[in-house]
Parts: sequence; structure tokens; C-alpha cells
Amino acid sequence: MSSIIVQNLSKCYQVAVKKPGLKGTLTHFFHRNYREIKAVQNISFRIESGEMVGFLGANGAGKTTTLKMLTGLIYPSEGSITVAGYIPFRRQTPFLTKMSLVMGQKQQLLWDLPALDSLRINGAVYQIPEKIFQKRLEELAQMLDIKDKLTQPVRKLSLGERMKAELLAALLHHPQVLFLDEPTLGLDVNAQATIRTFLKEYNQRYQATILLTSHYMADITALCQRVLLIHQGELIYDGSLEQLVERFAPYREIKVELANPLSSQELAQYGEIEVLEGPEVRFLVQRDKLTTTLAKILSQLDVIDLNVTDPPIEEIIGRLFQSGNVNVN
Ligand SMILES: Nc1ncnc2c1ncn2[C@@H]1O[C@H](COP(=O)(O)OP(=O)(O)OP(=O)(O)O)[C@@H](O)[C@H]1O
Repeated sequence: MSSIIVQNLSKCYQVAVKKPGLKGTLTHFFHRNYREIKAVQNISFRIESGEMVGFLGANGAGKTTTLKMLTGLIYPSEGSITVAGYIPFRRQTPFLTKMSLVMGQKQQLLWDLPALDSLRINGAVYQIPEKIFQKRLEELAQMLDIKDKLTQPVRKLSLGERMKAELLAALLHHPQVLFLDEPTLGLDVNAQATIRTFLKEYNQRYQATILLTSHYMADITALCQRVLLIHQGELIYDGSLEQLVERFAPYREIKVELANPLSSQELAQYGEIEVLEGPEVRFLVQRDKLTTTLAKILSQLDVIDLNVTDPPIEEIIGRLFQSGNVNVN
């Protein structure tokens, strides 16, 4: 069953344009000129219940705008959305109890109070009975390993601890659909990994549908088999991450350990030399030339060890962000 259905969704922002200087300010006061920003343009996709999908795009591509429309914070200019069977911008109570939005750069916990107080407020807002509240608190705090920090004022928590407490607050009412906008932003590698493990466990334990944006590809590769790629407001890819990498990694890396070192002149015929250190050499080879190059290396050189790897995924995605040159499946 589809948990999120988006059809021909668009969002245009009207932005007032003001000329510089006093004259510009006065003119602007009496007569405003507007410019249109097409933040999201005619995008359609479906996400099944329990799926965890990555939402990728460069800065300003339209991710947050889409998430805001999916959670009913802003109206779409055109198109339709259904989330857990509801139309988000109507903001009906049953809809609000079925979903949650966590933004890495915004917080809902009250700064000067212990997180537990904010959690209690959320418990009351969502009308969670005391027994269930205690049970969920215990369970989520344990999964997030944050129990002993909940009585401390939020301002005294580290960034990672605060993010864990934010997630706890967002999940107390057990939403079926979870929207995450950069949940690991600014966290160190260990804290990122903890959040990732938690999200995976939460998704599996409660079959929650999760749509996640992150600029850290490690989050996406660890959590999402499927990705949506948005470029200048348009959906340019909807499919598996694996296929995306397969199709758009233009070259592969061959790492070879030779029995005897050879000069770069002798090795140049096998591919572009990336690194040459004694008997170890790394070549960059076009994907379509991989098999012939491997055969040539193995038949002509005295090889002790050889392995083939893809270029880093950040590099592939970064290139796609720049070119936007992908066709939607
Ligand atoms: N409230 C707004 N008024 C006018 N323009 C806006 C508004 N919010 C976003 N935009 C513009 O819409 C476009 C999409 O912005 P959006 O925040 O959705 O991108 P994003 O993919 O989330 O980027 P980032 O990764 O930097 O957060 C950008 O050009 C942005 O400047």
C-alpha cells in the first residue's frame, strides 16, 4: 500500500524584488515588483508503507520545499499529495498524529528545560496515556542510548545528544510516516552512525515509512535502497541507488600489486595512472574498457594482487547534481 502519493506537484514562490538605495526602498513601499521562483516543478512519485527512501539534491534543489508540502507546512501551487491517506495541508488531527518531521537545523525541544519536560508536553499534546508514554520513553531512550541525559537542560547537551532527544520527541507518538531533513547535519562520524543505526532499527521495528534528505552519502548508502534525485525543482531520477551508481560511475579503479615495479611510461598503456608507489599502481579505466583492460593487465603483467572498485559515491552524485543529466526511470 502506498503511504505517500505525490502527483504533478509544483511550488512557486513569489519573491518581492527591491532596487537598492533610498529611491528603491520608497518605490518598493508603494509599488512592489515580484519575481517567481519555481522551487518544485511537476514532480510525481509514490512511496510504499515501510519503505525508506533517500531524497537527494544539491543546495536549493527543492528538497525542503517538497518536505514542507508533504507535511502540510506550505500549500502546493499545483498537484496533489496524499500522506497516510490524508491531504497534508488540511492539517487534520489524525494526519498530525500519523506523521513527524525532524529538521537537523531546527529544534522543537525547549532550550532551557530538560528534554524530559518537552517530551512530557509532547505526550500531552498527542494525548498519550501515561503508561504508554513511559513504555515508549523507556524503549526509545534505550534505542537511542540517551536515557541519562534527558533530565539535563537541552542547552547543555552536545549536538549529537540533542539530535537524539529531538528524534525521541518526534517519535513518541509512533508516527507511521517520518520525514527527516538532514538529521545528521554537523554530527561527528560516531554520532552519525548511532543515528543511522537507530533509524534502521526504528524502520524495521515499526514498519515506518521514512523519507530522508542528507548531504552525507554514508546515511543514504546505509539506509536507503531507493533514491529520488531532484535537480532545479525537477525529479530526474527515481530508482535504486545501486543502479544509479552502476549507470553513472563513468570509470572504475583497478588497483594492482606487481611482482616488480615498472615505470609510468611502461604502465601508461593500461589506463590513466592515478597512483604509482613502487610495485603498487592504481589505474582509472572507462567502464566500457574494463574487461579488455583487465585481460590485458593479467596477460601482460606479473600480477600478485588485483582488485576493482567504484569511485566514491559522493563523486558520482556530485557530478549528477552539477549536470542534472539523468532521465527519470
Ligand atoms: N520561503 C521562500 N521564499 C522564496 N524562495 C524560497 C523559499 N524557500 C525556498 N526558496 C527557494 O526555493 C528553492 C528551493 O529551496 P529548498 O530550500 O527547497 O532547497 P533544498 O533542496 O532544501 O536546499 P538545501 O539543501 O540547501 O536545504 C531555492 O531556490 C530557494 O532559494
